[in-house]
Parts: sequence; structure tokens; C-alpha cells
Amino acid sequence: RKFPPGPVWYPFIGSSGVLQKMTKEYGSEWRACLELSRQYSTNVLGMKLSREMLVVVSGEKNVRQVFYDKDYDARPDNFFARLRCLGNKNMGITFANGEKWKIHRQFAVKNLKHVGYGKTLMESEIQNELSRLLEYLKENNSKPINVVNILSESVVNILWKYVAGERIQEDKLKHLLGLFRQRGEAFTIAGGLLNQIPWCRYIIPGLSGYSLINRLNRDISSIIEEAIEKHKNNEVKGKDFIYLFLEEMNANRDPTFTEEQLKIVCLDFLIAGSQTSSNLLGFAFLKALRSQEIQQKIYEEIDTLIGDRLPCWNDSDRLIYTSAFLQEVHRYYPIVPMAGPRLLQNDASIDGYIIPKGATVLMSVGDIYFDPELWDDPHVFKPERFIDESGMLKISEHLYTFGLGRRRCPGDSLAKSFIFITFVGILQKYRIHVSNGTIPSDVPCIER
Ligand code: HEM
Repeated sequence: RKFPPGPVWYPFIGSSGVLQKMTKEYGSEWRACLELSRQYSTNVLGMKLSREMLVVVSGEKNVRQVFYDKDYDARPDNFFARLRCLGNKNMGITFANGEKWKIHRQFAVKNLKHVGYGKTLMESEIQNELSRLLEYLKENNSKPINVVNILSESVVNILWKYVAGERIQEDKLKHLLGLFRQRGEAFTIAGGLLNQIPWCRYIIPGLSGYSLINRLNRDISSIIEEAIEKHKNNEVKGKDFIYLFLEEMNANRDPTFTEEQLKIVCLDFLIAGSQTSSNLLGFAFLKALRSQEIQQKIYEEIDTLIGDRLPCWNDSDRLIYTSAFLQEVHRYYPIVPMAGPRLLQNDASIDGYIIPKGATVLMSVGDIYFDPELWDDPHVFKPERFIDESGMLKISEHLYTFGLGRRRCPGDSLAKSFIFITFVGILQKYRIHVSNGTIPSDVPCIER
């Protein structure tokens, strides 16, 4: 009786129809849930999507409760999660649970560090990629360029270097990123239509995204399998994550170290790393394009403090305005506005509502960034809010870009260094203008 309020549940589909319709109308699932929370005057929104109970929590206090309470640490095992794990139950890191999750998350974090995924060593890999990017821009100078696409290629290449010791072939990478983009259209954080009404795959395999995810799984599996095979035949030079994982697997210490698990961990890295950092950088360049005044200020700071040399992560402490600008981009353009999904493991209560064990829980973090109680003029883009009276960078505890608690993003140092070094490295050499006189809108939209 104390289940959180929300739209009505229809037979078989529950509130799926309402959520789908509003997601289309409001442009994203996050905005649809915000609107529903407003309509039902609640910070804890309850729905039933087919057979799954879905709860969306908003408000900083509630969101922190979910991030920190152990009962919310697990991931669901629904139709979407199975597809996402190549047909397996809760494997890899992102969708693993319990001991398996702890062991593999720890193993990945520790061993990626061993192969150079640490703040300083990583820097030289990012700088190499920046030099390649600058070369590409030079060759294509003054032609219009889709920055998000070239940046996602860069970030995946850096990541893949640690995982598989080499770059992914260019044509394969382009194909893969194309599939990831389409995947982003077909699936939302609540899993999309296919998760909510799995039988729709028999009626509309194309529209529901089922054909796409099968194709994506097939193509991505073959790229990862090929990399694993090359490692088994010692065809790749040096040490990397796949070698370390295979060593652990061959040592037979833990039965969860299998080739299938390795494949899904690799998939987790590719999915988590491919679009997040590049989308954020895309918004940073868009803002610089829309505000030439801000762009000029950033350029002047870079020119005065680092001149012509390649930027490095340590510069982020000195380029205060640029770093504050990037923090404000994180706030103003929340690229992960809803964190999760989480599976609740015991009955719990939030804000006086009862959430039943087994419910899927999402955290609406994006709206915290526009809460007037926490930010002055939240709808105004103002890098200065991240600079204190003494002119130093101010870190806000109200930004949740990389999550919080035990499921916090393990890729944050790569993402932060990549975003900073690439942004500074490009603005150091180029001014960004529109090629056709039309300034693009900064309202996020899905690429069609
Ligand atoms: C700007 C870029 C990025 C953003 C905004 C971001 C954001 C997030 C967030 C919010 C979570 C936590 C989800 C939750 O609480 O349930 C997360 C988890 C995760 N991220 Fe990132 N991420 C970024 C880049 C990366 C990169 C480059 C990698 C690759 C190493 C990565 C790998 C992961 C993995 C494996 C998880 C799952 C962790 C777990 O469940 O234990 N992320 N990310």
C-alpha cells in the first residue's frame, strides 16, 4: 500500500505505454520521469513495467541513500541485462553481482593500473592520441567535422590499448561505434520497450532493437574473440589486461575467470567508455562554439600558462578557468542524468514509501544540478561558480558525474584526463566556428 505513486498499471504492460510515450514527448527517459514526478508531486516515483517494479528516486538526500546503502548495490537480471551480457546472467563487471562483482571489479582496477592505466602513465597515451587527432584536423582543416565521432574513436583506442595492447582496425572501429550509437537510440536506462515487453521482439524485431542488439553482440563478440585468440597465440607484444586475465584463468584459482567472463568485461569497457567521454567533450566544444567570449577566455588562459607545449593532466590545477568551464559542462549538460539500474535486495523505505525487494531502482541525478537550493541561477551557464574567492578551483560535492559509493565509475581518471588534455590540446591550436552560419542548439537530441 505504501508503494510510491506513479502512472496507472494496465494489464500485461503496466505503465510501459505511458513511459514510452512521455519519453518520446520529452526527449529522454530522464525528462519523462521528471515530468511524472512533478505530476505526482513525489521524489520517489513508482511504476510497473510489464512484470518489473521500477522506482525512480530524485532529490539529493534520496539519491545519496541509494548510492550508499548496500541493499541497492546489485544489478537487475532482466531481459535487457541478459542481452547486454551476451545472453549470460549477471556477468562482466557492470552487470555482475555479489562476490563475482567484487573480485572482477578489483581485478580490473588493479591490473589495468599494472599495464599503465594510472594517472601519469595514461597521460602519454592520451597525448599520443591527441597528436593523431591534431594531425587529422590539420588534414581536414576548415572542412566541417563531427567531433563526437572522431573523439569516440580516440577514447576507445586509448582504452583498447590497455585492454588488448593495440588499436582496433579503423574500419572495424567505425562500424562498432555506429552500432553503439544505434544501440543508444534503441535502449534507455530502464531497458527500453524490449525489456519492458520482451515478447514484442517476435512482432517488431527491428523496431524493438532486438535485431540490432543481436547484430551488435555478434559483431562485437567477433572483435573481442579475435583479440583473445591473438593473445592465446602470443601474437601481441607487451603486457595488457587480456594477458593478465588469461594468466589468472590458466592458474585455475577461481572458477569465475573464464573466457566468456573476459569477453563481457571487455564489452563493459567498450560500452562504458565509448560514448560517455566523447559526448561530454562534444558538449564542451558546442558550448565553446556557442559562446565565442568563453572560447576566447579559455584560449587566452591556455596561451598564457602553457603556450605551445603539449598539455598534461597537472595543468588542470593551473588552468583554473578552463577546469571550471569543464566542471560547469558536467553540471549543465548531464550526460548520465540517471544512474543505475540497481536491484533492491531487501524491502526498504525511502521518503516514507515502501520499496519491495526485487524492484529496479534508478537515481535521477541530473535534476540535482538544477536545484536552486544547491546552485545560484542553475539555468545559467556560469564556470565562475567553480572558482572560489581566492581564485582557486572549487570542487562541488553536489556533482555526481561518476556516481558515488561502491559502484562508482572505475573509468573516471581516464575520462577526466582524456577530456581535459584533448579539449585543451585542440583549443590551443584551433578556433571553433560554425561553417554555415547556423549556431546549433544545445538541447541534447538523439542522432537520427
Ligand atoms: C565522462 C565519462 C564517464 C561517465 C560520465 C561515467 C559515468 C559512470 C557512472 C555514473 C557510473 C555508475 C553507475 C551506477 O552508479 O550504477 C559508471 C560505472 C561504470 N563505468 Fe563509467 N563513466 C564514464 C567513463 C567510463 C570509462 C572511460 C570507463 C572505462 C574504463 C568506464 C567504466 C565503467 C564501468 C565498468 C562501470 C560499472 C562499475 C560497477 O558497476 O561496478 N566509465 N560510470
